[in-house]
Amino acid sequence: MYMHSLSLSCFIFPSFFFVSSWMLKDYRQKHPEVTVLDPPDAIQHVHNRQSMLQGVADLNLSLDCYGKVGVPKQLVIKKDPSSIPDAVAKAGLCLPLVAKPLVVDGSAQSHELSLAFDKSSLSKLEPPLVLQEFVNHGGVLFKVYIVGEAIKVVRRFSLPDVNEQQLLNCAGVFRFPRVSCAAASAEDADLDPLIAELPPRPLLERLAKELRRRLGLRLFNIDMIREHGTRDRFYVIDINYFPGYAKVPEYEHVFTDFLLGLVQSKYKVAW
Ligand SMILES: Nc1ncnc2c1ncn2[C@@H]1O[C@H](COP(=O)(O)OP(=O)(O)OP(=O)(O)O)[C@@H](O)[C@H]1O
Ligand SMILES: [Mg+2]
Repeated sequence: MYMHSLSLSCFIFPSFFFVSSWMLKDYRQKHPEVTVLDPPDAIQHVHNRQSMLQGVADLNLSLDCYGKVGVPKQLVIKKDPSSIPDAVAKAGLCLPLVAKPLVVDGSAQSHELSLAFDKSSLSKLEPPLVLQEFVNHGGVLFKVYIVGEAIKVVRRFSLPDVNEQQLLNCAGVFRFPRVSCAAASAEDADLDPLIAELPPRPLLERLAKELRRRLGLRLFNIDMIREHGTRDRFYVIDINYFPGYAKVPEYEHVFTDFLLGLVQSKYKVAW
């Protein structure tokens, strides 16, 4: 995303529009008045499900009284589906596993996920993919939207928990469509307070601050879940660049404040 600082006109390129670092450098030399909000290389980093969560894993965030944030145990499979059952056993991953296409390229297929319940069916999956342990989280997900220094959180319904009985009785691979498109807002739902309680603000502020720095991005969102039965064990399962902010309450104000702050050179980057 690029911003012209004098007229406050914004050019928003779709995140999959190809802009190389070289093209951007050239453009910036010709138009020094333009501010680059987020560089393409950094955006590219979150299009790969392995590298997108690396910053969270490295951070290993733990704040006394507020909780811990990690990523579910995961494994990358580049090719050869027949090797998956052994690779999973070797890595010590527990079933059920969520299988996600390795690269998020904007296509519907890159958001087609599967839930694998038994070891033998793992070889039916199609690499390249990331296999992630499914973490029970009470069917509620927190979408944490970051716009510069502002943070907004909304609750959404998510996949339901998988219990021991289901795990014993289910076999095979279940494909599920793009959950975020189908998931309803859980803001007004009558939920168990332990499930509904938002992640503590200080934890989110620290996480957002670190990820802004580590990812080198200012406009992104984090999908976060709380392990069911715990109060303070959180997992980041997904990071999206320039998500649909229209679902964020008062996003118009958040965005205008962010852009105005940029115009006042508060956030101007020398790139
Ligand atoms: N490790 C996990 N444990 C539990 N549930 C998970 C896990 N990973 C994904 N899910 C569920 O699957 C949904 C989609 O996962 P994810 O966000 O990683 O995929 P996506 O293709 O980027 O989808 P979207 O665009 O819908 O966010 C999540 O909202 C959540 O309900
Ligand atoms: Mg997601």
